[in-house]
Amino acid sequence: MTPPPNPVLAAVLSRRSAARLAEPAPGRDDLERLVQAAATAPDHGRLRPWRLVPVSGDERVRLGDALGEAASSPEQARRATAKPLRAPLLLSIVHCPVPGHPKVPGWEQLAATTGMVTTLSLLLHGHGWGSIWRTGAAVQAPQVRKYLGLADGEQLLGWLYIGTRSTFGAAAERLPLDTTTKITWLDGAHG
Ligand SMILES: Cc1cc2nc3c(=O)[nH]c(=O)nc-3n(C[C@H](O)[C@H](O)[C@H](O)COP(=O)(O)O)c2cc1C
Repeated sequence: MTPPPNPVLAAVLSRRSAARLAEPAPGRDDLERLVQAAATAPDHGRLRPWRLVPVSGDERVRLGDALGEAASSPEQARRATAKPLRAPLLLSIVHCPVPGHPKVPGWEQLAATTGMVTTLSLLLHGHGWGSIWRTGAAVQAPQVRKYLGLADGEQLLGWLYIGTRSTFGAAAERLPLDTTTKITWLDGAHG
């Protein structure tokens, strides 16, 4: 008998990052609800070592100015300035590790933050929104850190660009990946 369709599996398999995102983006209430849900991602010590800084509307122009100031050539500056305009909402992902935690080392805290972001992108997809996680050298630029108000010890992990999928520019087919080669069964059996 064919098992009933599983909505979680369907969401995982159908999610694709979207390079082009148009208006609208989720509103404040929608976003806060989805972040609340994403915050249930596995997190050793429930530290929630992250915070988010949404950038939308004209704020994107100011973020673009900071990215432009951080660029290393006029041509790069021109391109960097326009980057935030690729989506109506950019969620800046700020990792805020607890230093010297007695039980939860830094790498586990980073894993918790990235797990939350992945969960959020799936939830966004499940609610009909498109997104793509983008980074780049600018995450370390003092101009960008200053604009976003990052404190010492906080790490910018890039932005989740969020909006509505454009009808053009569909994602390429996923290449098949043989994940059996990624699993090492200790009883020596294969497949
Ligand atoms: C931490 C992180 C940073 C990323 N940074 C970029 C980036 O700067 N530019 C980019 O095009 N894709 C970036 N990606 C990859 C995309 O988010 C996306 O996963 C990739 O294009 C594959 O598409 P898919 O999610 O549909 O499989 C990043 C992914 C991760 C997890």
